[in-house]
Order: sequence, then C-alpha cells, then structure tokens
Amino acid sequence: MRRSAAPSQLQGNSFKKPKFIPPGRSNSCLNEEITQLNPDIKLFEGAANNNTFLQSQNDPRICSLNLSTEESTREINKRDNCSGKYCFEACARATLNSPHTVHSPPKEITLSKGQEEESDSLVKYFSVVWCKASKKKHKKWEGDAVLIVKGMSFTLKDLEGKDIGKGIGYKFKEFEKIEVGQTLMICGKEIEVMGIISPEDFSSGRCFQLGGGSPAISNSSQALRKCFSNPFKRVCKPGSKENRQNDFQSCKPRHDPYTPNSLVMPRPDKNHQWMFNKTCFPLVDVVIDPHLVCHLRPHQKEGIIFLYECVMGMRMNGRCGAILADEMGLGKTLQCISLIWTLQYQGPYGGKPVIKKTLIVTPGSLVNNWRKEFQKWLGNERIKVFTVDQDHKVEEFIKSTLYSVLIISYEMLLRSLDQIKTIKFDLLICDEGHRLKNSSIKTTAALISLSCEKRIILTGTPIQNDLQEFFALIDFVNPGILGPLSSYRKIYEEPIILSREPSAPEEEKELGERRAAELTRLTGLFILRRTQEVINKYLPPKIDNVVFCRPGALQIELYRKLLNSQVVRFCLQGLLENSPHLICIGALKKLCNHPCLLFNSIKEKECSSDRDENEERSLYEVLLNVFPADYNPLLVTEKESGKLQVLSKLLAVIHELRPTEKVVLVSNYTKTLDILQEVCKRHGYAYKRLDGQTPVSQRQQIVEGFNSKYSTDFIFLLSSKAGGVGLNLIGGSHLILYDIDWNPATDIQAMSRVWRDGQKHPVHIYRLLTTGTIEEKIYQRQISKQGLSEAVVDLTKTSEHIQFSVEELKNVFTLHENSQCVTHDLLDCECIGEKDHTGDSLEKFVVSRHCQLGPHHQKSNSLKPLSMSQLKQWKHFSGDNFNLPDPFLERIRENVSFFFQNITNQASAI
Ligand SMILES: Nc1ncnc2c1ncn2[C@@H]1O[C@H](COP(=O)(O)OP(=O)(O)OP(=O)(O)O)[C@@H](O)[C@H]1O
Ligand SMILES: [Mg+2]
Repeated sequence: MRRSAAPSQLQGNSFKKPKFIPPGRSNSCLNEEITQLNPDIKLFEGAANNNTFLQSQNDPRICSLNLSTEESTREINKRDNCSGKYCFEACARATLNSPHTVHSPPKEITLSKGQEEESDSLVKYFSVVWCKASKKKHKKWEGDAVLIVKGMSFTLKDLEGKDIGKGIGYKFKEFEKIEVGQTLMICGKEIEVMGIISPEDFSSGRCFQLGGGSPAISNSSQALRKCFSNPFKRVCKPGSKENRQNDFQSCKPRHDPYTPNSLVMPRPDKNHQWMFNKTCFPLVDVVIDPHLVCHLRPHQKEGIIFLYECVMGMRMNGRCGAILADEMGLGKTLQCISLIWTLQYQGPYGGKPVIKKTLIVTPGSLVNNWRKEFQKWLGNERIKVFTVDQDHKVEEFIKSTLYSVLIISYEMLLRSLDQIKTIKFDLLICDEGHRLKNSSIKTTAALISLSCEKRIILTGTPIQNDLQEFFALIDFVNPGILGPLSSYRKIYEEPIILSREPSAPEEEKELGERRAAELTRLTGLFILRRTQEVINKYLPPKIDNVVFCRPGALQIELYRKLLNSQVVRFCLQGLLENSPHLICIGALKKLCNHPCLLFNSIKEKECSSDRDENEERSLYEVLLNVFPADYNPLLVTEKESGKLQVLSKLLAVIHELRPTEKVVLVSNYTKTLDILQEVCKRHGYAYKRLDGQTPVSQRQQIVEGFNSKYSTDFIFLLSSKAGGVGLNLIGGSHLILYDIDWNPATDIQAMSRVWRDGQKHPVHIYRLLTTGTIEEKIYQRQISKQGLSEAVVDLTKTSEHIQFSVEELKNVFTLHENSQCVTHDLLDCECIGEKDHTGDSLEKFVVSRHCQLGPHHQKSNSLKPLSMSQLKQWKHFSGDNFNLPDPFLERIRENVSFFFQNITNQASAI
C-alpha cells in the first residue's frame, strides 16, 4: 500500500531493521557489496590488523590513561570478532557508544488481557507512521510518530514530542493486540505500526529521534549525511600490492609510540576508516610530542585524548565538536595547544596532518596569554601564532604563509568577520565559550557562520544550569545533534523542568529524570569536566578566610538613614515600579565599600539634569545631610570604612611579614579600585592595575610584569568583571576580595586567579564583608540553597536579573547592629565564637548546587559556592577571641567582629 515513506522509512526504521544503513542502499548484502566493489578494503583491513593496529590498541600504556581508550579497544576487538552484515550493525552501534539496545522483548510490554483490564496504568509504546484518513488507494505517509496506549486511551506524538492525536474510551479490543505491520484508524488518522518501543526508550526520549535507538547519532543529521553521502565515490584506487606495502612502510609515526610514557592516540575504528580513509592510506600512530608529554598532568593526557577523539569524529560518527569544561586553572590551554601541535603535523591516515589552520577566539585580556602559553610549551619556532590587535590586522595573517594559528578577541572577530570568513580554518577554539550560550547574540551568530566543523568550547564556568543555554552550547559544537530547539524543548526541557516542581506527580518526576539522564548520556560523549581536586596535589595549601569587618560610625549613620527613607518604605510596601529597590541596593553597596562613593554619587546626581529620577534624588537629598558640611571625598579617610581599615592593616602586615609575596586586590567597581589605588599610593606600595579601561594590547604585559620574580610590585588591582576570567596571577599569593557580587560565579572566577599551577607560596584568600549589612545578606544568598538558582550562577547576570520578594527585601533592608556576625547567628551553632571546628575540612562535604540536569550532573564539588552547613565546619572565632592562630588575622583583629577560616591541602599552611 505504501508509496511514499515517512522519514524513518527512508533511513530504515531501527525497530525493524539494522540501524546503520548508508543512504540509498538497502542493508541486505551490504558488506558483500562493499567487498565486491572495493577489494582494497579487505587488503587494507588485513594490513592494518597485521601492523601495530591491535598492538597499540592493547598497549596498557594507553589503556591506563582513559576509560574511553579502553572502550574503543573493546569496540575494535568486538568488531574484529564479528563478520558479515551483523558485524556491520554491531560496529555502528559500538561506535555510537550507546549502552542501550533498541530492540525490546515484546513480553516486557505485552500483557495478558486480564492483567491489562485490571490495571489502567500499564502503558505500551509503538513507533508508527501516519497519514490523514482517506479512501485513496495510494497512501502518502506524512510522518513518523509515537503511539502511547494506556488502557482505553491513546496519545499520538510526532517526533518533536507534540501531541497530534488523542483519544479516550476506545474499545479495549482495538488496542489489545497491536502488532507490527498492523494498520489502525484512530482520531481521523491512519497509522501503521512499525515497531514496539520499550518503556525505557520512551522515558529516555530516545524513541523521538529519527531512526530510534541512539538518537542524534544515527539520526539523519547534516553532518552525518555529508559523511555517508555516496560512500563509493572516492574509494581506494586499486593499486598494486607492492605499492601499497611501500606506502605502508614509508609512513612512520612522528614520535616513537613504544618509548616509556609515550602518549599514543587511540586508533580510529574500521567504521571511521571506511568513512574517512577513502584513499586507503596506511594507519599510523598519532603520538603526542614527548617534549610536551613530560609536562602533562594525568588529567591533561586524558583531556587530550578526549579532544582528539571528539574532533576526529571518533566518539560520534561525523560529529567533530567538543566542550572542555574543566574547572578553572586545570590547564585547558595546554591541552588545546597539545592538540593543535599534534594535529598540525600528524594524522592517523598515512600520517597526513589533520589540520592546517586553527582559529582561537578568546576574551581580549587573554589574547596574549594564549600566545604566551604557546611560547611556554612549544617555544617560538614550532608553531607560528598570529595575534590580532590594533596594529596587527587579519590581512597580515591572510597574506603570510608563515602562520598557522590565528588568535583573536571576540570583539575583533566581529569587526573582521568578513576577512575571517575568507580563510579556511580546520579547527575553531572558543575560549571562555560560555558566552556563546545565547544563540541570538552577534558573536554566536558570527561564529556559527564560519564553516569550520571541528569546534571546541572551553569554559571553566558550569554550563548545565540553564537548559536553553546548554542547548545553545551543544548546538554550537555539534549542530543539530539535539534536533531543532522546538523538539528539544518538548522532549527534554519541558519534562525535566516539570519534574523539578516540588508538586510534580511521581510519574512526571520519573520521566523528567530519565530524560535528563538521556540528555546527560548523549551530551556526555563530547563534554568533559574535571574538578579542581585533580590538581590539588600539585598546588600549595590554600587558606580561605571570610572576614567580617565592623562598619565605621559614618557608615552606620548613613545606613540607618537610608533604611528609614521613604524610598525603602515604598519598596517594602511592594511598590517596585522603576526598580527603586535596585537604587537602594546600589547605594548600600557603595556605602559598604566607602561612604565617599555614595557622596560622589549624590553630587553627580545633583549636577545631572535628569529630572525623571525622583526617587533617587529624594533619597540622596536625605543622605547628604548626614555627611559633615566640609566633607571631602578626595581624602578617602580609612576609618570611615570598616573594610578599608581592615584592608589597610592587612596590607601592612603582609608587607611586613612576607616582604617577597604579592597581593591581588579585587573589586567589581572601577571607582572602588580608584580608592584602593589611592591607599596604595598613600602607603607607598608599588602596584599594577587592570580594569575595563586597560587596552587589550597592554593586558598581558601588565600581568607578566606583576608575575615576574623581578617585579617590585606589591599589589595587583583587578576589576573582576573586566578581567577576572582566564587570567593567571600566580605572582600573587594573597588575594583580597574587597566586595561581594550577587553572582557567586564572579567571585569564584576572581578567587581562582592565584591558586593555580605554578603557584609557589601558600595562598591566602580574604573575603571582606561589612558586619550586619547587605554584604552579609548577599553572602548568605550565595551560600544558601535558595540563592543558588540559575539566576546567579551565570557570569553575565547581575542584581538586575534577580527577583526579590517583599519578604526578601525586608531582610536585605535590615541592619543588624548588635550582631558580631549574622551569618554565624544563622548557622545555629552552639559556640559563642570561640569554638574551633578544626576536625572537618571543606573537602569532605558534598555541595549540591542547583542544576537543571538534576542529580546525574552533580558530580563536582570543588569550586562550587559552599553551603551554610559546610561553613559551619570551617574554623570560626570572634574578633574578641585572643588566641588567633593566624599572624595575619591577629594583626587586623581590632576592626574585625568575626572570622571563618578553612584550609585546603593543609600542611605547613601558614
Ligand atoms: N602541566 C602543567 N604543568 C605546569 N603548569 C601548568 C600545567 N598545565 C597548565 N599549567 C599552567 O597553569 C596555569 C593555568 O592554566 P590555564 O590558564 O590553561 O587554565 P584554564 O583551565 O584555562 O583556567 P581558566 O578557566 O581560569 O581559564 C597556566 O599558567 C599554565 O601555564
Ligand atoms: Mg583559560
């Protein structure tokens, strides 16, 4: 009856047929056909097998590095053991890396009539094709669908997960014995049952992918079609056996794969060879340069293999994208440099290089850091890298044949997009690539428009907290892998989000969890994230301190006045039009940093002609009266700010006790940095400064100047928003976070700048908070579960994105004048600031952080904001405690009401 087929029929429905079928061919006798048309394949396979192929695959040196290497070995062995068309099917499945089989034993879901009548909740699933009911002889199937039969009702869903038919009250008989091949008329649609879907395939969502089974992999995605198109077009030209053997002998690995500690990449399997080695070059081991290997950490070796497998399309057929999401400081740069250096001169087929040109796009402040890292690991001669800046334009790169790597900032990329598009890049690396999470922004669109297939995103920031952003990143590296956004929403996002609702029924929860697990499984093939713990053992101890500083008298007076203002009262009545609460929050934060910042804002507002902002104006008028008539903001009096007083003492004690050590001083605000700079000048401390105004071309020079052991600088003033990401500031071993951000990710990024590979001294991190004020509230929000919503784990989100309830605002707009530490009060700790919880260290506690992908994704715990209960395990003591074990804290105690402290890698830490 069928004349035209639904998509699944065109590719071969996986529930009925073997899954891997190159388009245009029927699956039967596939291998025989190949052998007939292409005798060289056999010859080649034999040659490969006789050579180092299996030896290297079985080489324990390689296997010990990575599970995936072991897996691929197993896959290859499996393939070698099978033959004929079933072998082919198995190969395809093994490459897809899917632990699941599609065929499900009918008995699992076929129930006896009695049983089914008893339980209305038993559900059956079928893959079907459908068309509108008509009397025409020649039917035209309109699409594939999934039929869900539950008791006497059914739902028909298209492959995007949308309901296209629903019915209840059907005669039970009609659904009793649905069989493959049967046609049914339901809801005005004619359907033909193509296969049975197991409950597992339904709940994981795999059945919604064309071709079933391993969804996007066997799916007819663009990339795949490209690879599979006309497979016999460029097959090996028959050559004499001798020629081939000569070829074989002349192709040697660039480095000896058998020297001890060599790092050899996994060999492509036969399926890969069949697709990508049409000219039948001999297989050659790809070996990482021993010069690099001797520096690599174990996780970096594993990461290089991962990246190699991804970009070579060995993890997923024809998919060449990867996301390396290692936490900050794990050396993502070195892993990429090793990959580039390897692929540029080596390849598995005849040793031919896989790539010629690489494009690295990175935030402006890291352009020169990349160049520097290339120099550090490969010297100046091996690879010529070209960095684009004001004086070095893309044209130069185009004209010269010298350079193979182009490093450019995201901003410059937009400006030079037309030229960039004329260059054929074989590998694209997007550093700090979480910024591509929004596919509608210009940068993402520009990068998508580049034709390069091998794409790598590097990011140290968690990426799974927002499912839509997650989709954008995935879709960037492996376009189409999750289908169109609309079906992704229906199949994954909606069920997952619904299942997270506390009131979700059990059934919904289960479905959501399964979909999340499937999404994790699928994307896990090309996402790698390791946590900081993997390098802890190479790093010196780290002492984290949270220091609660008593506010100054002027601060308290202004604070009270502000909280009693009309604007705050309006906010607390829920009148939040024009966001007056944000003005108040802004004013309180400035006040905590230094009253002079607030004074300056008031004066600026006075001068501005903007008449609309009544709330702000009236608020400021009230406050101005609190300042002394002769107040001079330029004096930046230290005692006016609790934190500044503590900072000034802290710098003095570090300078005195550790004269050779340096300090990174971080703020989110340029104007606060101006104050801190003033303090440096006043005390004669040599400093460097990097903020949003610093020209990109100068940034690396400033960083290097500070890191140099010959540098006389004592302080590095850093604006975390402008330059926090990616920088290496290992010259400093003390880092002071002067203010706190709503977004814990911003603070974590900043705090990760000094405790990283290359750091020689124990690292001291000081987070300064003004006692009893909004800063404590922000901190509590950061560390309490409620505060860890997706709104704040994203680097680009600020307080404007945070929704406050009136209740929350009441809390934010309260000053706790009589508490030494509100945060400690909230911990329900029985101590009175004298107890020292030395036994437990932070590392022992698992932090849970809101992650939309659910529990399956909550593996890591190192760089997450800690929780209240963990904080309780930190050592803590009030400033009145006389036996402080820390010489630095001891000297600043006078202005400090409370401390928390935790030591990681405890040895001779202080
Ligand atoms: N194997 C290694 N041995 C010594 N130093 C290393 C090693 N790997 C990386 N490093 C150094 O560690 C520092 C951090 O590396 P890198 O900047 O690549 O981190 P990252 O993973 O990109 O972190 P972020 O997410 O903060 O950008 C660099 O100075 C780098 O040279
Ligand atoms: Mg980096």
